[in-house]
Amino acid sequence: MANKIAIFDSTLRDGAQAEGISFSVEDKLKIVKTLDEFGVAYIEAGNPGSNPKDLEFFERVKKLNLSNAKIAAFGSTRRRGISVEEDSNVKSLLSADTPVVVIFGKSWDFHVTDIIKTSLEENLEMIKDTLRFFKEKGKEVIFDAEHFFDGYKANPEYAMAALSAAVEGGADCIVLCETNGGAFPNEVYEITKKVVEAFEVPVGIHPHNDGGMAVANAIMAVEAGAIQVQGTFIGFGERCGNVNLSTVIGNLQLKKNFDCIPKEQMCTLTQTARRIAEIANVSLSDRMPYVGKSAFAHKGGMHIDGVSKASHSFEHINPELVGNERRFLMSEVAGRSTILSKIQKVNPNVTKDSPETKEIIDRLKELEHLGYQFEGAESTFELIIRKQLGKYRPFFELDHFKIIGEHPAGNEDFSSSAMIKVNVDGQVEITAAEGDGPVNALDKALRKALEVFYPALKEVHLTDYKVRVLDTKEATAAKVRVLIESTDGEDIWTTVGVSTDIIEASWIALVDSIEYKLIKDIEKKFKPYL
Ligand SMILES: CC(=O)SCCNC(=O)CCNC(=O)[C@H](O)C(C)(C)COP(=O)(O)OP(=O)(O)OC[C@H]1O[C@@H](n2cnc3c(N)ncnc32)[C@H](O)[C@@H]1OP(=O)(O)O
Ligand SMILES: CC(=O)C(=O)O
Repeated sequence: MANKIAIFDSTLRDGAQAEGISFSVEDKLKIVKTLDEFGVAYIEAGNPGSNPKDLEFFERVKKLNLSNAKIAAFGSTRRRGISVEEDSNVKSLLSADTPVVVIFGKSWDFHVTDIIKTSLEENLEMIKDTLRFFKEKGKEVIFDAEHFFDGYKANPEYAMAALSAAVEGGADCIVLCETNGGAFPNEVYEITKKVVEAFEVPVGIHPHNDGGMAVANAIMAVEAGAIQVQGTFIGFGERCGNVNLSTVIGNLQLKKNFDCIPKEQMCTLTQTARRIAEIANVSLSDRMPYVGKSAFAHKGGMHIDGVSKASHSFEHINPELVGNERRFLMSEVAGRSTILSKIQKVNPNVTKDSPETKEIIDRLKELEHLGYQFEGAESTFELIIRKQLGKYRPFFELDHFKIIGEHPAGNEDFSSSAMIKVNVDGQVEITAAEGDGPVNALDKALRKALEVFYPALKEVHLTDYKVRVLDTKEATAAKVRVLIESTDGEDIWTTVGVSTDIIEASWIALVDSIEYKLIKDIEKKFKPYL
């Protein structure tokens, strides 16, 4: 069995057929560079016969100096009833001037007679002479046999005849497309094996995910002898998507010992997936195998205890192998092992059996019951630990604040204003600020007042503000949870507040954000704080 698998990425072609995806030429060029650096063998970059954007892209991509990937252009066999030379799609494909051309053609008899409406014989001629045309032009030619598995199940002789026509036309690789995405792994294995045994040219697989089987189908085709896997890096594509290559690469390279990409690139798998998601403007599912944010996030107390003792107790691989990271999540299902490292950051002498550890975990569970969630708000949790361990003193006292909202806004930029009075070590400061909402106004007024005493707060600004209604049955009397993300240009931290009043919940999270920043700065300079 071959040990080398050619990874063929179609994010820019089949991926662009996904609902909600549209790439600019610049996006496409960035994705090409990302995939090339990562080390895929082929990048199917578009349909030159489809739109002017793809034509412009193919002009510009020629100027990139790629190290690993070959660029492929994609298009169909010639249309029925005309010669290859007359076919406008063929002409566009040629003008794309790529080293590799992928021609898709029909291998299911029903599609030939009922969709492209031609004779079974003519379809074979269309395949053969389109491929021969591109071979004569010196191209590497890949034949994508559309609906191969459904076609084989309906009429195996005809499906095999379509492949034979491609081989006669000079195909360098015949790719079996699981176009409708409904086949099962055992079918894919058996049919692929028959093809591998019948032909000498290399065989590839192109699975879709309509039945949730795409990764399994790709792996089974490889087990049966396929040496090329076509998919999209993070799985998006027509309907439910194409096979997710980041999962396929993880499985084949780390579990089955196939060479898919250069070994040293494996630790950039996560970074590559996240970069592609960012360029495509989609959010990568947290639960995506290998590369998702939660792929190595442990929440159950017993799991965290197990992983702390031996990482493979609840991890299928070491996350570092794919550039991901292990995370322990704070929650009501945590145990003492979960929080110990956080506690020891504040006081290294506390152990798993210290009474303080139990007190802190009880407080955590009590607060989660009230609606707090610390998974995404570890800075507030650190402040709770400090309070429980007596390693905390307030940086200011609030006398009062007042917020005025205007509707309709008198001023185009600001719809609210806030006045605040605070006391720092007996010194009183009163300030006011305007904002484009009550929380924004309150945040500005608070920081303006405190900057007098703590100038480092000038560097801080909020980068995210999320509100979640916790008890929807209670309508406007429901509790809300506010999550605030802050940055000082160096670090990012998140804090949380819960109340039935959105201003109160925001205030709690704002105060935590400021106190966390001030403690962080003190610890950096004079370690430890208190
Ligand atoms: C499984 C896959 O993913 S295959 C790729 C699918 N991708 C796309 O369709 C995206 C790019 N497509 C496009 O931009 C357009 O469909 C174009 C420019 C290629 C063609 O547009 P149009 O000429 O307006 O045709 P339209 O899309 O309406 O219909 C498809 C035509 O292609 C023909 N066709 C479809 N597959 C094949 C094939 N393998 N070989 C030859 N002709 C084919 C159909 O018979 C139909 O022609 P007809 O109307 O004469 O019967
Ligand atoms: C060619 C292709 O994209 C498919 O058959 O799914």
